[in-house]
Amino acid sequence: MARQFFVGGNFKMNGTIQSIKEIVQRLNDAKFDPNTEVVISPPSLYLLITREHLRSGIEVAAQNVFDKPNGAFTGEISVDQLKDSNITWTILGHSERRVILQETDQFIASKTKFALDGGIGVILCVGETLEQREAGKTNEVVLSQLKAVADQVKDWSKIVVAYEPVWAIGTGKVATTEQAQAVHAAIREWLSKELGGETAEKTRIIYGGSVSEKNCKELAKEKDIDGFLVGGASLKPAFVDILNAKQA
Ligand SMILES: O=C(CO)COP(=O)(O)O
Repeated sequence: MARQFFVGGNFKMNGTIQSIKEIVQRLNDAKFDPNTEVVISPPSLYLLITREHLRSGIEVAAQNVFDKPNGAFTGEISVDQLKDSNITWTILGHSERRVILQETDQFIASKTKFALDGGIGVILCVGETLEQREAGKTNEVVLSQLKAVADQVKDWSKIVVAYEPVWAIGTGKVATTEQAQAVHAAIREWLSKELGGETAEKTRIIYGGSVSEKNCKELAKEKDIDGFLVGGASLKPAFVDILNAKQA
């Protein structure tokens, strides 16, 4: 069974009301394969206007969500608040949060469980630093990040795994197709062992890290690359070309 191609746009802490409305308009007008699932993730302040202006069929993701139902958690957003605003996905475990905000594997796993239990899909980011890659620890790091989630979550039907090597994020240094495919294959093999063949077969594993309109088509040809999580290029007109990476 073919897995549906999935492209996420992670705006990170970028954009204004004006620029986000322009991006939304471009996506509303864009032609892309209706079988490609598209999800964009603006900063939390702009989730609502994005949802209001974006056409149906394109989903909106938060960049984070908290693992408590409500209460005295200044600065956090709850799963119920996302659902109340028709936000159906969240990114979790992004390396910028792991590294800069020191989020642990356990905290990310707890938030993943909380989001899924509440009915929100999770784009779960994993990836190694350059130092870890050079020490030959890529698979070990990535699989232990996933294991923390698998210890708490058995149903992965609403998880999309995003492999994002930290050294390739925002650096213009994209992983080679071979490097990306090798890690994606290792993730799929691990999913099969840990959670069974069906989960491994169905789970989308997408690549992130300096994806552009220039490199996306080659990457999309790889057997275990089921889409992309795009940072910088998701803010530009080139994002539409990336949505069409698979057909071309
Ligand atoms: O971190 C990323 C997406 O989550 C990738 O960012 P860039 O595409 O800007 O390298």
